[in-house]
Amino acid sequence: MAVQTQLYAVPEIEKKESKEQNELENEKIFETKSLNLWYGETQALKNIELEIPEKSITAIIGPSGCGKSTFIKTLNRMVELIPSVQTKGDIHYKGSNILSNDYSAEALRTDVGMVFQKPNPFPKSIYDNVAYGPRIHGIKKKRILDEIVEKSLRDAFIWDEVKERLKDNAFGLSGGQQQRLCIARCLAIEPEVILMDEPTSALDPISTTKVEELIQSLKKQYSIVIVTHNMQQAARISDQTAFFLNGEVVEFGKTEELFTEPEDSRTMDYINGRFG
Ligand SMILES: Nc1ncnc2c1ncn2[C@@H]1O[C@H](COP(=O)(O)OP(=O)(O)OP(=O)(O)O)[C@@H](O)[C@H]1O
Repeated sequence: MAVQTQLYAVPEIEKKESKEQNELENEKIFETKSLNLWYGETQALKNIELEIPEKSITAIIGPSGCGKSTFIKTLNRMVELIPSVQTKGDIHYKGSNILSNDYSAEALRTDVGMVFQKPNPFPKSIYDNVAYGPRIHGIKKKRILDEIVEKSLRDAFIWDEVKERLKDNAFGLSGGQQQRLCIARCLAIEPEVILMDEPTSALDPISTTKVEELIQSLKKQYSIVIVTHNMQQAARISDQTAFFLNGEVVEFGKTEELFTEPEDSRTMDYINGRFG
């Protein structure tokens, strides 16, 4: 059956000759092995085997309830805060199994930051939102905090909009500005990985574009895993995409290939809007 191509704005790429050349190129930052997860009796993740490359954008797509959010919340062990959760298997982060008993969840969450669907600034000033994490990590000197706050806000593409109002309450910002502030807050603790759970789904199109541009600029320095319902967004900004269905990974590969020449008929049906 002919694949319905170019539904999504996939950048032009040179056709590569062999499958080997198409392997994901960057070093892996996460590797999951036989990862299974249950909420009580309900199994939400089934034998997930994924290698997530560093300094690139990995999109997680799939229909509602397929386990996307659960999966990314395993990567910083946030999911274990839910009492009924039981996890089996391994998740290697830079070579260490983060599911082993002696791995510190606190240290992990410093390295692996998270941005949520709804912007969630603290009820504090713009400055104090960004300085919050560094202060918790013991940084007290105003000059150093000032530097961190400015750099984080610049890197989050929001400095020019807020530099004159750093003492104002963050709730006075627009939704899109609040989301970029939350990203700045995440950058201030110098993570290696940023997990994003539908970070633009509550935003208008202009704010969405700004956040997408920001995400793309961040991949030079950070490894990003983004859950999105928006397939155009996955096609526009990600380097590789995993398609989840009923708690399983159906297909994982380079984004342009997954969206133009999917190997599995279920991926093709999903990206062509036949279900989900
Ligand atoms: N706290 C919880 N307690 C019990 N079951 C849960 C809990 N959170 C999620 N689930 C179940 O686990 C499965 C996967 O849910 P998850 O939220 O990871 O899916 P999702 O793909 O992110 O969905 P959506 O796109 O709608 O956000 C679903 O069956 C869901 O009902």
